[in-house]
Amino acid sequence: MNNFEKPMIKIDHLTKQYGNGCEFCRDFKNTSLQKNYCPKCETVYACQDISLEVFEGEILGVVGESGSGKSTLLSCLYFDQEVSRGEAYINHYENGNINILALSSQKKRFVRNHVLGMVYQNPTKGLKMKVSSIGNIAEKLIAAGNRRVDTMEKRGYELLEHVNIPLVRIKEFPENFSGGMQQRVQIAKALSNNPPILLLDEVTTGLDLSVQANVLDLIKKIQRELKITMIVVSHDLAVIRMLADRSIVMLNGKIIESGITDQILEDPQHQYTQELVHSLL
Ligand SMILES: Nc1ncnc2c1ncn2[C@@H]1O[C@H](COP(=O)(O)OP(=O)(O)OP(=O)(O)O)[C@@H](O)[C@H]1O
Repeated sequence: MNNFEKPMIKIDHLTKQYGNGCEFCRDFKNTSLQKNYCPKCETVYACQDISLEVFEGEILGVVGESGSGKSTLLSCLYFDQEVSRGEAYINHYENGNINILALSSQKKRFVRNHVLGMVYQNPTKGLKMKVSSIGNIAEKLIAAGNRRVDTMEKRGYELLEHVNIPLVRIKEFPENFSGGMQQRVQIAKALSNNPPILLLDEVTTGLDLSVQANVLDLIKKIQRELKITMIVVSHDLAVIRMLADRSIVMLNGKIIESGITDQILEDPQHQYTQELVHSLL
């Protein structure tokens, strides 16, 4: 990476709050909220003033305890939720000159269908459980404007083979699959329209260790072969260590530490990060 490279994703001051805020908490920079909520009006600041950059082909890890705002960050970027404030730019959309968070619904749909892929912790959010695996992929391809059945079928076969779903089972409903297989189908679906950016939210949480390793290997293989830019969210530092080049650590909706993952692991600066790293040893 050279210093003059334009980031693939640039997020500026992203804030997501639940509640209107009050005089006490409205400018949270000038107050000292201990947690992510205001004790006076109970507004929750799920993400507070998040700014970050991700470069092409890089995997950025987002780590932090439950409730620190990791999923909210991804869901705002994928338009599952509206932000309260802040901007995001993606190099593959209008050369990174337009704030995607302020687009019309139609343009947001375009970005979702052509630029972003999302893999959720819960496969029921990313997959239709009563539609075959190949049907799930076709659905995403149709949303992206594909109409040719033979091309979609070929792409579906390719992708499901790539994520190691036995071809004899691709017409089965994902509800019949194990958790690991469901995650692999979800990954195939997210990749179906060749998105340059993949967002992964706790994709190995709840899986057995050996299945987790399998899914993590798959993500690494995809990154190596397809050079997709990724943001990987996990509460598990071991997952982040395995996948991410650079990482941010979140606590109470804020970024408290960021840098090269190995450096964070070797020399954590914030007390919370030190505790997190210590728990890995
Ligand atoms: N609809 C909502 N209304 C109020 N607060 C919410 C809502 N959704 C999320 N929150 C709060 O926002 C904060 C951030 O939640 P988020 O799910 O992003 O955290 P997380 O780090 O992803 O944790 P987890 O891994 O447990 O999902 C939490 O305090 C959560 O309780």
